[in-house]
Amino acid sequence: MNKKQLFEQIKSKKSFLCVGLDPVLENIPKHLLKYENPVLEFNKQIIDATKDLCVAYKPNTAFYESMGLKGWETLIKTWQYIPNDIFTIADAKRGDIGNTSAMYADAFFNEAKSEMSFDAITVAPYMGKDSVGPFLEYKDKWVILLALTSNAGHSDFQLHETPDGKLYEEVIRISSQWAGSEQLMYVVGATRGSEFENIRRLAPDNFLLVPGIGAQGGSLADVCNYGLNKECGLLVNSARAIIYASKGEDFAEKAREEAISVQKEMEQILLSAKLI
Ligand SMILES: O=C(O)c1cc(=O)[nH]c(=O)n1[C@@H]1O[C@H](COP(=O)(O)O)[C@@H](O)[C@H]1O
Repeated sequence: MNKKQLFEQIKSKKSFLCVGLDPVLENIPKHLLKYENPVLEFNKQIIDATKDLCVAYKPNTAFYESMGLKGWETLIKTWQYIPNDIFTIADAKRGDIGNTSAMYADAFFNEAKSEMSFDAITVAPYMGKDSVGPFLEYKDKWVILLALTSNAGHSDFQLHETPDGKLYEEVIRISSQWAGSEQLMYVVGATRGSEFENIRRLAPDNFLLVPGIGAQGGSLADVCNYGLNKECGLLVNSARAIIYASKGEDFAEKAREEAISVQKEMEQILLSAKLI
C-alpha cells in the first residue's frame, strides 16, 4: 500500500488507528481454549471486531516467536486473515549485516518464500545504512525505523548529545538520505509528546508509527498537536488496551467498544485539522 492509498484509507475510515496484535496465551479468554489454535481464533475475532475502525494491524513477532513452530504458523495465518485494504506491519525490529538483513526482508516481504508479505517492517537503525538497505530493496514496501521509543530506556542512547544534535535526531537526519517519505516511516513513542514538534521539523512528510497510547499512558491529543501533517502522517498503535479490554466471553465486543472510542477521538482530530 502506498502513501496516497494509506491516506485514502484514513480519510474513508476517519481513523488512523493501528491495532496491535500481541496475544499471550495465558491472557486470552478461557472459552477459546477449546479451539485447535486458541490464539489464532482470538486474533480472528479481534480483527472481525475492529477491521472497520482501524487502518493498520501490527503483530509484534515476539508474541508469536515465543510459541515456537505453532506461533510462526499463527503469525502467517493471522497475516492471511487481515483484509487486503488494511496496512500490515511486522513489528520485528530487525537489522543486521547486509546479507542477513536480506534474509529478514524475505522472511516478512517475500510471500513466495515465507508465505507472508507485510506492507512494512520495524527496523533498528543501529547497524547503519547497509543493514537497512536490503529492506528498502523492496520498493513497494515500507521500513519503519526506530527513532524515539516509548520506553524509559530511550534516554540511554537516543537522547545522547552528539556534535550535531541528539542521537535520535541524527538517525532521522541521516536515514532520510537513504529513502524518501514514500518508503520510510519512523517510530516515535506517544509518551514523547513534547518532542513531536522537533520530530516534525526533521521529518515533515514521513508517516510516524506511534505506539504508547492506552496501556503505556501516552496522550493522543498531545501526539496530534504537533504530529499531524497534511496527509495525517500518523499511525497510532494500541494493543493491550484494545485486545484485553475484557478477558471474558465479551472480549471482542469490548475490544470493539475501546476501538470505537479511540476512532471517535481520531475523527474529531481529523475534522478539526480539516483533513476530512
Ligand atoms: O515498534 C513498536 O511498535 C514499539 C516501539 C516503542 O517505542 N514502543 C512500543 O511499545 N512498541 C510496540 O508497540 C506495542 C505497544 O503495545 P501496548 O503498550 O500494549 O499498546 C508493543 O508491540 C511494543 O513492542
